Amino acid sequence: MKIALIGYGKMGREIEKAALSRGHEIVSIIDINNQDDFESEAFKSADVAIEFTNPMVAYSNYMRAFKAGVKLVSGSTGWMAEHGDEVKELCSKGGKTLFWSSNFSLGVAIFSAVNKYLAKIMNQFPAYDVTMSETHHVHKLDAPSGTAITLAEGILENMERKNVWVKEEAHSANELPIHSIREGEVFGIHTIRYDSEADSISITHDAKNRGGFALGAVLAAEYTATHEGYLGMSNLFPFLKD
Ligand SMILES: NC(=O)C1=CN([C@@H]2O[C@H](COP(=O)(O)OP(=O)(O)OC[C@H]3O[C@@H](n4cnc5c(N)ncnc54)[C@H](OP(=O)(O)O)[C@@H]3O)[C@@H](O)[C@H]2O)C=CC1
Ligand SMILES: O=C(O)C1=N[C@H](C(=O)O)C[C@H](O)C1
Repeated sequence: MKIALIGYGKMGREIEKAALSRGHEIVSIIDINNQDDFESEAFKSADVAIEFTNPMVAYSNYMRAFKAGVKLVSGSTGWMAEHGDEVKELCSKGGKTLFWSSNFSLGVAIFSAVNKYLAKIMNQFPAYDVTMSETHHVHKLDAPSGTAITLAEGILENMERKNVWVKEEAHSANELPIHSIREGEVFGIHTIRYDSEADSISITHDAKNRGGFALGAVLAAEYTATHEGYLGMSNLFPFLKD
């Protein structure tokens, strides 16, 4: 498969390795310095472009790739609150294709399913309160992490006594607080903790490197080459739907 990369930073380079190891060809690499290449024949020849940049530029990259007629996989976080509805509509009704996930690692796909299941159980046990924490490297631009927001949404969908996530401190019982820590070169740790007077139950996902995110993004690109619309991990792994 022909893959274009948009963003050639920590993730772009890791994805290049994963794509080559699965027999794919990298036909174009667009970074901040060669934005004209969105119009190049090399970019347009890609079956799928994989975009990992930052919260401020992801949306404009999507528009440029859509204009060039290239399907997209993106892991950029922090853009969804502002542009999510518009981008989803462009994909569901406007004929564009984007596979987006806040976290492409297979471990987080599993963790996310466990998170929803645990929230469903805890819905029956009001003695437990729930909090979340996420730790990432100091270069990260957004907080809370995209993964933390997705995990929080999974809890809110399944637990009646919580209806909104908040940054850091909860001020009322219906709020789910997410604590963000920025430390060294941490790849990404997410912990969900249920606490009662008697005991606590915690689940944690701890990324050991960026290889898992990159492999998941390449698997998503392989899926996207033959599918259309707004796609996510629950398309790749239908067990995540509940
Ligand atoms: N979904 C997932 O599984 C994961 C998501 N992420 C997310 O992916 C994003 C990227 O992470 P990471 O690779 O670590 O970040 P980096 O900062 O290492 O890489 C981003 C790259 O994008 C470049 N860039 C900036 N502006 C543009 C532009 N307009 N067009 C093309 N390239 C541009 C940057 O160049 P320069 O440095 O010169 O500005 C940099 O090389 C973040 O939003 C992060 O949260 C990260 C890991 C996993
Ligand atoms: O910026 C990162 O590094 C990561 N970002 C994603 C997020 O915001 O959840 C995924 C992963 O945790 C690494």
